[in-house]
Amino acid sequence: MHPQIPSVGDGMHRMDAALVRCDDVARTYGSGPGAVVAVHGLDCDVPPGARIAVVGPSGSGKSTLLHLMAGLDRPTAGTVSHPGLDGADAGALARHIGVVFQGPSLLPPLTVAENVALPLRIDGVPDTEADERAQVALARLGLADLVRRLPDELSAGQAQRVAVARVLARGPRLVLADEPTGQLDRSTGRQVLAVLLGAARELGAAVVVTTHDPRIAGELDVRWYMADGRLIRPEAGDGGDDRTGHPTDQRASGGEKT
Ligand SMILES: Nc1ncnc2c1ncn2[C@@H]1O[C@H](COP(=O)(O)OP(=O)(O)OP(=O)(O)O)[C@@H](O)[C@H]1O
Repeated sequence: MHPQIPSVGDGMHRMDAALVRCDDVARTYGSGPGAVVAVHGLDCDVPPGARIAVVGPSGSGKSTLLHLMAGLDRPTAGTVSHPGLDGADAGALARHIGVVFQGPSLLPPLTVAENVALPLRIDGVPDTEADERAQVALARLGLADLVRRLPDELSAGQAQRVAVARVLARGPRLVLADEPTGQLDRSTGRQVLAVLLGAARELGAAVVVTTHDPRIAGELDVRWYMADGRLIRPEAGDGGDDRTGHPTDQRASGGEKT
């Protein structure tokens, strides 16, 4: 563990409390006859260190759930809380929760190193420390040789690894990744996921990944299935395979392996 990247154990949070807790959460887009209920009746916990895949067909509500967990969106009913993180304000959530999107969204005029250091500088980290932390994160993702490249000079897989490094450099306790391999071929996608999971483990960060791909889901410890905006928890003994499981009224917890 590099001393310059904050790790689990920093701060005053309760070490065993859920990083995210959803209680009877719903999110409806719009109103009236055209309203879309994207998620509903959703109860779940993400404990520290959990590695969870959220699997489901297109439109089942995976991204909506992830955005709600990240605090990027608010539920229209129910509560999303972060009992295991310091404070509940937007600044605390941004510090502790890193979000990886499907596309890397790197800033074209900045080098790889500058892209990774930028959020740290915005956080108020002194320039030298921000640069060092960026270098460490990039090395952890196997990108040490590419630090001076511009985003246009990277392959899709390399660019997505830079996006992962940018998130991990801030030392999040929870990484929420929304189809992080969705724009990559299968082999590159698996490589990106492997480095993401390895680096998150080194940091002690929990990971939640949405995916359509059962093979990607198979790389995580726990699988949650979504259908029509509902979270479906496989029954105990499902063995963590790729079946869709059966609805139950139990709270989904990333602490229980499926
Ligand atoms: N901003 C929005 N306005 C209206 N409806 C929306 C909005 N965002 C999502 N939806 C709808 O909410 C439902 C859930 O969408 P969501 O993006 O969460 O699903 P998803 O499982 O992540 O899908 P995909 O795998 O295709 O990304 C879908 O019916 C979608 O059309």
